[in-house]
Amino acid sequence: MTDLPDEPAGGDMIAQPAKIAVPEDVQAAIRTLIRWSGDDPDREGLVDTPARVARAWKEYCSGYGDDPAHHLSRVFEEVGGYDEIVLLKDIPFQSHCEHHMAPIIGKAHIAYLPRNHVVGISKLARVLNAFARRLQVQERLTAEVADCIWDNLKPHGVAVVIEASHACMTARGVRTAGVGMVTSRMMGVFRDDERSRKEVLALMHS
Ligand SMILES: Nc1nc2c(ncn2[C@@H]2O[C@H](COP(=O)(O)OP(=O)(O)OP(=O)(O)O)[C@@H](O)[C@H]2O)c(=O)[nH]1
Ligand SMILES: [Zn+2]
Repeated sequence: MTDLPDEPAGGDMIAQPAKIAVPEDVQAAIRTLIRWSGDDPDREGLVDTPARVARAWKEYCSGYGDDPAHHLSRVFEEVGGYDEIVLLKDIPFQSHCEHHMAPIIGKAHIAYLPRNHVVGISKLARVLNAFARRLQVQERLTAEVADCIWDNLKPHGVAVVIEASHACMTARGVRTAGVGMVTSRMMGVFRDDERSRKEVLALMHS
């Protein structure tokens, strides 16, 4: 098979990043898994697979090299006196469960009530990705995102709701297709004040 070119051939094609080298022992581990699954790692179609799988896992787990707090280090003080809820909703994400290393696919709603300053809105999605692109359980992912915003922005409140489907439940094991898991973490006013909690939940599901 011919590898795709690293550089765009022209037009608006997106350049492929340079491929990282994959250590021999990592490739050997994936060859063992292929053999154990019942296939022959030396057959033509599988020869390059161990290196591809390893690179794919580096990408799925790129959050280990991404400091979530760093994304919240730049704040904007002047926002015209805005002191209401800021919500980023329906943020798609992909993660992998730490029990089966199977995909967790879902969306997150992240809200906070600012105290004096706000953060660039894309940064909430970056914080989510930094935690999601690791081996996770959904409860910890939810708590880590909320705690990171709470600790770094020191807002009046944080609300994180995550809805996801777990391939370890749909593609294997109990095989219940269509089942979704919902987790939430409410902090500050969203935990202590019922009206604020209702308001943020209504916005998330509007
Ligand atoms: N609470 C929680 N459980 C998860 C998450 N992802 C996967 N799991 C569960 O982790 C559990 C692991 O249970 P085990 O009994 O050790 O593993 P298993 O024999 O493969 O279990 P089954 O999936 O029931 O076949 C399973 O019930 C999974 O559904 C998650 O994000 N949060
Ligand atoms: Zn799992």
